[in-house]
Amino acid sequence: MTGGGGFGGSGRDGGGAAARGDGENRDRENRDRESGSTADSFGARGRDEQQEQGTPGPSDLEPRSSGAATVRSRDGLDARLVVRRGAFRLDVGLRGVPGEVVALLGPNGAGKTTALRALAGLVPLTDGYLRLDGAALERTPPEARPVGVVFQDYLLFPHLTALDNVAFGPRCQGASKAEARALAAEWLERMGLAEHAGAKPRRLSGGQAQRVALARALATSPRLLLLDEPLAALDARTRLDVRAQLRRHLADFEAVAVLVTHDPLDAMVLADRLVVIEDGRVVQEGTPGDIARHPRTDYIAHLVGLNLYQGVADRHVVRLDGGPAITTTEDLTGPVFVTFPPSAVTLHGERPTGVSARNLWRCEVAGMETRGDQIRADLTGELPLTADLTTVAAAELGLHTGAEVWAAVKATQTHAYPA
Ligand SMILES: Nc1ncnc2c1ncn2[C@@H]1O[C@H](COP(=O)(O)OP(=O)(O)OP(=O)(O)O)[C@@H](O)[C@H]1O
Repeated sequence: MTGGGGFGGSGRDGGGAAARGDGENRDRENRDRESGSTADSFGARGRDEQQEQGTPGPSDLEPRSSGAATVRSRDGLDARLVVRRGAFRLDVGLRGVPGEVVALLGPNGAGKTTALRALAGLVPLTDGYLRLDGAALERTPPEARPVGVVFQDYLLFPHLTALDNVAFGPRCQGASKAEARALAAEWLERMGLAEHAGAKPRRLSGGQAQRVALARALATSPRLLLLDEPLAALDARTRLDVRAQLRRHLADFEAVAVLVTHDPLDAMVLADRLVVIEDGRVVQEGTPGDIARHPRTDYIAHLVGLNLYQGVADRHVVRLDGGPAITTTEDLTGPVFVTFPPSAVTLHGERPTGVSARNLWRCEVAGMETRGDQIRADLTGELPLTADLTTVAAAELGLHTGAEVWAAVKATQTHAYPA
């Protein structure tokens, strides 16, 4: 099981399901309707109706409607970022159309920040290319790129007022002092910060400073907005407010935004499309809803709270790589993934008789934790899995670490899809 970022789930890989897959085309809306609760909440943000799914091919970049504007084929971001940093090698393809918010999600050290820094021009490309609205930017110095950056720790100029921090970019772009200040005042007003215009950064709260940083980035009318963990430095309450505000501002933003985050909640609330990076490579991309329903790596399964296995299907039976079989309702052949949520697992002290579950495995409790009124149990044995049960059920079973149990899952609660 790989580490994850607090979405509250735990995925399992009974069969070494560390496959690498690209995005696939998806009939997302239908699946949104049929999805389970975890997937539902992962996909439940208003913006995702806006975008089609999967890795955009050339046809996705043909004229399309994005708000009022018609998007030309050369508009937006088109990049392949190859960066070598010591032993680490990043090699990711990234595309975004104007109005789209793309979140780069991945575990520590995956290369998200390196990708963002490469887009900003702060680290050079070892190979690949970077085009923005059709213009090649690989050799353009950072200050000359039409790119706005918001870092997690704001990086406001401490000696300048909020107004002058925001006016700085337009000034650098050639606006007169009066013009730049007027524009900055407009942005601060839009961010609800008009009364803090004269404040130096040290007088601002974390949430206010972050909004000034966003105003500063947007005041230059960037064609690419980069947000590096923009909410990470905020406390939980402020984070909630700033996330909601950021979502509104991103919805109004007409160019491409790329957001780096560890936090799947930020990603799903703010982004139209997720690009999941592991070990310098894109392992999956798609809308939050798609990714939640069809995780293809342990890391993603963990984020979205599903048990994930890989095996070979022969009609309704999936034989796991090096493990037992799982009966599913889907009729498939060949390599597949199988998922089921922890809530689909029922635990029994004795081998159950007369239950309709065809998936029954002998397991041992490896660990337990309380989650609200539920107990989450990590099980090892025939099939490693995570199960949720009520505190009452756990007490009745006398569940404890080391206890031997039978775990059952109905075929109808599983979901198989091609690997
Ligand atoms: N200046 C550097 N020199 C050499 N290697 C570096 C440098 N900066 C980062 N790396 C390595 O590059 C890899 C990717 O780091 P990066 O910061 O891009 O990952 P990340 O996904 O943003 O991680 P995190 O979420 O922890 O910030 C890591 O293995 C890191 O050790």
